Amino acid sequence: MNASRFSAPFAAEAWPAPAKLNRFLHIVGRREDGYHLLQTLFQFVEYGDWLHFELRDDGRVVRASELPGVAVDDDLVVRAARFLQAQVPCSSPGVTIRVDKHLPMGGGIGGGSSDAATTLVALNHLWHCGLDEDALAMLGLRLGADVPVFVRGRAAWAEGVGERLTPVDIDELWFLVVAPACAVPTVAVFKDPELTRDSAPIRMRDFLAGGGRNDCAAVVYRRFPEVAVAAEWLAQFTQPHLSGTGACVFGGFPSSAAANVALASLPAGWRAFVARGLNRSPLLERLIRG
Ligand SMILES: C[C@@](CO)(OP(=O)(O)O)[C@H](O)COP(=O)(O)OP(=O)(O)OC[C@H]1O[C@@H](n2ccc(N)nc2=O)[C@H](O)[C@@H]1O
Ligand SMILES: Nc1ncnc2c1ncn2[C@@H]1O[C@H](COP(=O)(O)OP(=O)(O)O)[C@@H](O)[C@H]1O
Repeated sequence: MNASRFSAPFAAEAWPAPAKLNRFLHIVGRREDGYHLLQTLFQFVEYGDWLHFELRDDGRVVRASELPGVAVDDDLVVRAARFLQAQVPCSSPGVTIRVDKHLPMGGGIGGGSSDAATTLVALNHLWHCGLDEDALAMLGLRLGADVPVFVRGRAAWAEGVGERLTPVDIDELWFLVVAPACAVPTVAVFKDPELTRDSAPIRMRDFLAGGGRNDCAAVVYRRFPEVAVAAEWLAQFTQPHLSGTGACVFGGFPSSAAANVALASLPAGWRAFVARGLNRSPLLERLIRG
């Protein structure tokens, strides 16, 4: 899983879609429509998918890469592009989109949401739509709860269903992220009767003092034993955390070297990567470059 390091020599025109980690995740209540109210801290990592956009003048949105198990019309990059198209009053521009997919699907590290956000930000620029960050984030929220944080590109303390964002600056540790060979459907975790749904709200200072856990972990470890095994393995080196609703588990290290020592003893056949935590998404640097 090393080909997607953002330091790799990718084509200058490619757009990054980084992964995110939930440094903690508490469920503090439930909305009337059944959606869960969260407190979480999103941080990006220097690792992710790469997207390529080729403009076309026939108004069509075409997907040039396959995504196993995801039909074209369901692909979040296609949905994001069509969604933006529908907002733009000018003549209908088209695009061919190719995704170099590296992030595991259903991994809890936001691959689909990040791809969607990068599509919104890149096409807003390439199609000269002129939407500002707030408008793009609002569009993004209609595609998924995690899309706004990727659009805004700043590590954030999040509340609500993840849309109430306050930018933060936290330690940019090195992380070892282990991707168990299973996808965890978010909906299955949120439907589980044993899920903790009444955590007391915490403050940023509580997290900084070592507080915060992932309320989904017990349910995920019970229903997906591969995830529990990965967390136990990681615990030999550092405290393991579940990201989002899984399946990925991660641990922080003070240096790249320390994280790579752990990576070197990864059991055969497991997938994992080492990457630095980032408070600013590489998508923002790419946008500035134009
Ligand atoms: C909980 C997080 C934390 O990052 O998990 P991950 O997806 O990253 O693992 C996300 O906010 C997930 O957001 P996202 O992945 O966009 O979830 P969606 O597809 O919108 O939700 C799938 C289903 O999960 C339930 N759901 C989702 C989010 C939420 N705050 N409460 C819920 O109850 C709803 O039943 C919804 O229909
Ligand atoms: N471009 C995309 N990349 C990844 N998943 C996508 C994409 N488009 C649609 N999906 C769907 O969204 C689901 C969740 O994807 P993903 O964001 O990778 O996981 P998570 O929300 O657990 O971080 C996938 O299982 C897949 O069915």
